[in-house]
Amino acid sequence: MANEFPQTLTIAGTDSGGGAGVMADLKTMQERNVFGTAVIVAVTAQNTLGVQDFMALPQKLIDEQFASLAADLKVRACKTGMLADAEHVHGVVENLKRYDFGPLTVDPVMIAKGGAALLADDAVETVRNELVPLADVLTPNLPEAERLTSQEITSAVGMEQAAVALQDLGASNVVIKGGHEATPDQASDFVLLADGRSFWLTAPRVDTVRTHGTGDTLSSCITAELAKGADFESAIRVAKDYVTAAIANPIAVGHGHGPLNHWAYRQGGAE
Ligand SMILES: Nc1ncnc2c1ncn2[C@@H]1O[C@H](COP(=O)(O)OP(=O)(O)O)[C@@H](O)[C@H]1O
Ligand SMILES: Cc1ncc(COP(=O)(O)O)c(N)n1
Repeated sequence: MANEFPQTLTIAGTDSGGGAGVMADLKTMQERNVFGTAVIVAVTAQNTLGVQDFMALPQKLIDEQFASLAADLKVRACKTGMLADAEHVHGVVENLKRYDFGPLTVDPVMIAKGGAALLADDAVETVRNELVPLADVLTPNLPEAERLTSQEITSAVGMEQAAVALQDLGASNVVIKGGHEATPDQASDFVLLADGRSFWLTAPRVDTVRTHGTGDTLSSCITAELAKGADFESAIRVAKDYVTAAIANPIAVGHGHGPLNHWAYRQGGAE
């Protein structure tokens, strides 16, 4: 049906603290006026201080969530986040090949801000070989780009080279996020589009520890925009503006790496 409301899907882990993972994704999707659905791959016991525990769900239950969605909804764009281990990465890939959920944004989540591993070490190869080639948009942060390319990134040129290497692995559009970069005044991300065009997206770096879920927020906003029919460049540009506003207008929640203000963009940025 042509006039179905835009529906999106996040395939990821939960965050009991509400700031990252599926929770950040659904809040972002809601704010961007699309209908959000979720396939839960793992459940974390988590707050702004860290990840206390997590468990991945049985693959059969994950397969059933995909089947439930495919049987009823019309998902126009989807994303992946925390996938836990190689077996689950592979299981998700199988489902992504089985069903058409529109353009896929892959956020190759590996380590949480607090330092906890959300992806088993030996799963990086499965992400590289099986998931990255399916990505219409790939959004690694710097440590993730380093792991996927097996190259150290120490400069802007290094980020540009990593984006090319990731396209060579099969990702169509690549966004290398510079949130972890040591630059004091700018948060700069490098974008390499499928057609070879490239550009930098730069925003003032906010001096804050409230950056829990920044990557999830960026990738789910890209997904929301794609579901509404945006082209890749516009979707990525809107997402950068959205996450910048969400970081720049903090809310006080928790005692550690606090969550973002997902309302900020709607409110024009300012409180
Ligand atoms: N302190 C900050 N100020 C402004 N933008 C930031 C800050 N930290 C991260 N960002 C931006 O948030 C987005 C997510 O980046 P990053 O934090 O690297 O992702 P991840 O959560 O996957 O580690 C990027 O657009 C990045 O530039
Ligand atoms: C379930 C889940 N998914 C993703 C992240 C990464 O978010 P961040 O890097 O901001 O901690 C997280 N902490 N928890």
